[in-house]
Amino acid sequence: MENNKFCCLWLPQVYSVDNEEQTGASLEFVVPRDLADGFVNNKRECYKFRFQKVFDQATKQEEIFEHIAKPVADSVLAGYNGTIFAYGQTGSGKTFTITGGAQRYNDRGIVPRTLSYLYERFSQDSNMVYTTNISYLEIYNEVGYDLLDSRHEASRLEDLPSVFPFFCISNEEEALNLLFLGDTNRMIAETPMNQASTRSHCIFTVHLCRREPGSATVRRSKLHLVDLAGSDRVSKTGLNGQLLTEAKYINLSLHYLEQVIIALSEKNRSHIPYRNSMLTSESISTCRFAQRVALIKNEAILNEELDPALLIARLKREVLSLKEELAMVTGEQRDDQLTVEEIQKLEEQVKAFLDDTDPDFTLSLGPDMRKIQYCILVKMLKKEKKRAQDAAAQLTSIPTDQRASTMPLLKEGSVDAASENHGGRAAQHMKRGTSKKPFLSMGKKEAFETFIRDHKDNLTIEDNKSLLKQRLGEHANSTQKEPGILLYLCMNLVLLISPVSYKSTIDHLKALRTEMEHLQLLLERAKIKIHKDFHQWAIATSTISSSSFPLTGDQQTDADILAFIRARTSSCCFGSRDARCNV
Ligand SMILES: Nc1ncnc2c1ncn2[C@@H]1O[C@H](COP(=O)(O)OP(=O)(O)OP(=O)(O)O)[C@@H](O)[C@H]1O
Repeated sequence: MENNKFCCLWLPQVYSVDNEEQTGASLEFVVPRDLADGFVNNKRECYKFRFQKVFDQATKQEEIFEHIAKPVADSVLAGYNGTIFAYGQTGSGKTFTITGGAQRYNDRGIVPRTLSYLYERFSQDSNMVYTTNISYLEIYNEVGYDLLDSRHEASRLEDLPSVFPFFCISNEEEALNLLFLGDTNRMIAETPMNQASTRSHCIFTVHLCRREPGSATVRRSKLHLVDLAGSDRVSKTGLNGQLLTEAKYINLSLHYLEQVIIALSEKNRSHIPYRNSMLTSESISTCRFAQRVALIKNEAILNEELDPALLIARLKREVLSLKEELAMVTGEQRDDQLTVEEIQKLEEQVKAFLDDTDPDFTLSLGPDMRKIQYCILVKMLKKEKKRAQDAAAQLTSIPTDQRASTMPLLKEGSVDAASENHGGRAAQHMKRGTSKKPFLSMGKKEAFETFIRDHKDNLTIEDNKSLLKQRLGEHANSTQKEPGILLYLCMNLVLLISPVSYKSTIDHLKALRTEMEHLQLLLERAKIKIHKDFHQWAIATSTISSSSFPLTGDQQTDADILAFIRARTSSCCFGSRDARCNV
């Protein structure tokens, strides 16, 4: 019982209460002198006791919990041990107060209410990790029993293990189930004063462990909720047989308790006599007992300790970190490679870092150059990702009609955001490919290439291109086969070639040239259309500025297009050996 906060419930029978006193409450008994004792009778008639508070029969269970149990539970939550025990005559209501009545929900006693309160507090305090265990011990005729053990085997008190077995509990319901299980195992008998008298002392203990996540410091505390067996006055209640034996044991053990209480309430007592003689009185004796309990000024100690396993792990981490710091400061090169676990951990750190949208979130690797080097590339990636995100955010914040004018700012890295706003097939294509991994630094050229890949005219262009190349090859072959033609073509001399051969070659070359020009025209038309489509899409999605496309809607005649082709293909000379298609 060392380091406990005590709270004693005294359950009175005949009394007068004054709860109005400023310093607390008082309870007074007036016992008339028995005239049968003779005229000279110095027996005391009036007994007055002072308490912090006295509760009468009308007091509700909830009030008892609020005034008695809640403050003790709060202390236990803070890391101090606490004990609440009910002491009193048989039938005075100890079990009702501690466990509760079975009739109504409101009759539930201190134990279920305290469990409920503790679990409510756990759920409110997300900064701490709480674990609870429960034990339920019965002491009957000086023999101890584990009420939660289905075998219910007896042990002598001396033989009870110093660490009593307890059950790990994860919620209120489990705790209540254990309480009910234990209650059904209790020793109950009918006595002259109580039909269902509990003939034993029962100690319901909540073992609490509290720690901050990751911290090696733990606070362990215990809350004992004790329902003592009723103190019977053997001579007056006429007990015999088994009940008498029980009463003797009960009184003996209650006396142990009283002796301990007296010793604890006296200052400078070096020895606490846990076992001595018997306690036999009733109400007035109970009051004396309760008042002694109130005198106890125990020094409550915070039960804080370091979890050895966590402490060792923390110290190991510290040693490693210090070694790394030392190596960094002294310039010592670590030539050992990062282990697979270290690399895996680094990758996890890097992933968390990249996934975090907060730009201020840092990647802390410690003073290990190997780790820093491993992650340098990742930092660059993060920077790039941030740049793209900023551009996208800037774009979405600008109204659509204003986007073209802000284009220069958004040319690079904005394709992903731009494609979000584009409803066409090309945009869908881009979105499919880029919605998860944004295009980084993707310029206009790259955007255009992506765009035409999905354009319906692209296939025609590719076909025409290869046809054109084929014709160019034929053209070159023809000129190579006939040197005269080459001469003609270069110097405009025909006399060196036989007329038949010359004519068929010239006809063939002319046909080729016409076909090539036609193909070139088709190609350029398709290209211009693609350019225009891309242009429109790019303007709409702010990928490029409007000045980069020369032809307007009016300039679409064949002559315009041909002029455009000529300008674009000034190095191309049909009929020349060096002719190349500038597609
Ligand atoms: N405040 C109360 N309101 C209603 N009923 C009560 C109250 N206190 C006690 N009782 C009833 O009185 C009877 C005796 O109470 P209880 O068994 O709690 O006494 P006890 O002090 O534990 O006795 P024992 O020492 O013999 O075990 C029970 O039937 C209980 O329901």
